[in-house]
Amino acid sequence: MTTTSTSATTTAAAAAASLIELRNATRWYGNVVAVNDISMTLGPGVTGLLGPNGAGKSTLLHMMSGFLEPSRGTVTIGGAAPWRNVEVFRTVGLVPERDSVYAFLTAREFVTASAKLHKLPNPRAAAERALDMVELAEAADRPIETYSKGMRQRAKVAAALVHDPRVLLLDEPFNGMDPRQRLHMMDLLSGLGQAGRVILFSSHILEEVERLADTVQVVVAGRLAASGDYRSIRRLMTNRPHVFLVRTTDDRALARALIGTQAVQGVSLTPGGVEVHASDHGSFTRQLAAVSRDAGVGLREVIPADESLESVFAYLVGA
Ligand SMILES: Nc1ncnc2c1ncn2[C@@H]1O[C@H](COP(=O)(O)OP(=O)(O)OP(=O)(O)O)[C@@H](O)[C@H]1O
Repeated sequence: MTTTSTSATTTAAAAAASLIELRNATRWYGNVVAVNDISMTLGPGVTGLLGPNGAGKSTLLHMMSGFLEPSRGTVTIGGAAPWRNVEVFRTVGLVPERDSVYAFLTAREFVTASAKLHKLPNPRAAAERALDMVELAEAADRPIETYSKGMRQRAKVAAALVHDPRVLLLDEPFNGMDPRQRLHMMDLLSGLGQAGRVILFSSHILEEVERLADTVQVVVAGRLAASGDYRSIRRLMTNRPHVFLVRTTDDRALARALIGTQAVQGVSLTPGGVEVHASDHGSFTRQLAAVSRDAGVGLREVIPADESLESVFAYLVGA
């Protein structure tokens, strides 16, 4: 009984020590407000930080890892502010978006250098452990410049994990990877999440987040647009009205036929074709073929006009 409550206390204490908390965190660069009044709490497991380019994801990660000071509000990890705080630095690993690595080094040299930077008592052993974790031990004596993109990413993850941090922050870790490399990285991150680490990775690709993250934080134009369970956010995104431009052999006839179709909210004739506002992506695309056939209209092209991630995000923030 005592043992159980002691271990429960230990687990709770470990979770509290790695909790990331943002309270009204704001960061500007000159006139540019990169992060605007964001509050969130992140705990153990894998969280996706989703947003279009320029949304403020890197700025958020850099504030969490202590490389940037918030202009206003607070960012804490385990209750302490990371900005220029060596104690917090010891509990956090950052995998930056760019390859900020001397490519002539081998992965073993690079990861060992990271271990030395952290003043670990046994840098070589720590480097071996980290290289094993990312399954790079066999190739670790080759210069990083001979690596594939996926291997280079894994070398960066090993360097970030070398001091066994409770928190791992990754900026676009899947960029440029092929599907096999992606799967490998996903397995690695989900294993770390299951082991109780706080994993936060940024991405502008919905599918990556869908496959990996338990929870999602969506940022748009520096603001938090949605947060929580992925599925409910996804539903919100897919239930929004969809706009299509349909080019046909007889636009006017198709427009007439579409009015009153269940999945269609509005139709307008434009010089480029029929602009359709559909309530549901799936049922509209399924109904369109039958409706046009019945109307004797040939379909030339169906262009989803608002499928960019930016438009999905804009919908989420009600812009
Ligand atoms: N050092 C800087 N000086 C001035 N503006 C900056 C600086 N760094 C970022 N910004 C601006 O802050 C905003 C947020 O940038 P940030 O890099 O955090 O976004 P992001 O979501 O990570 O985008 P990306 O996916 O393109 O890296 C952008 O408008 C960007 O141009």
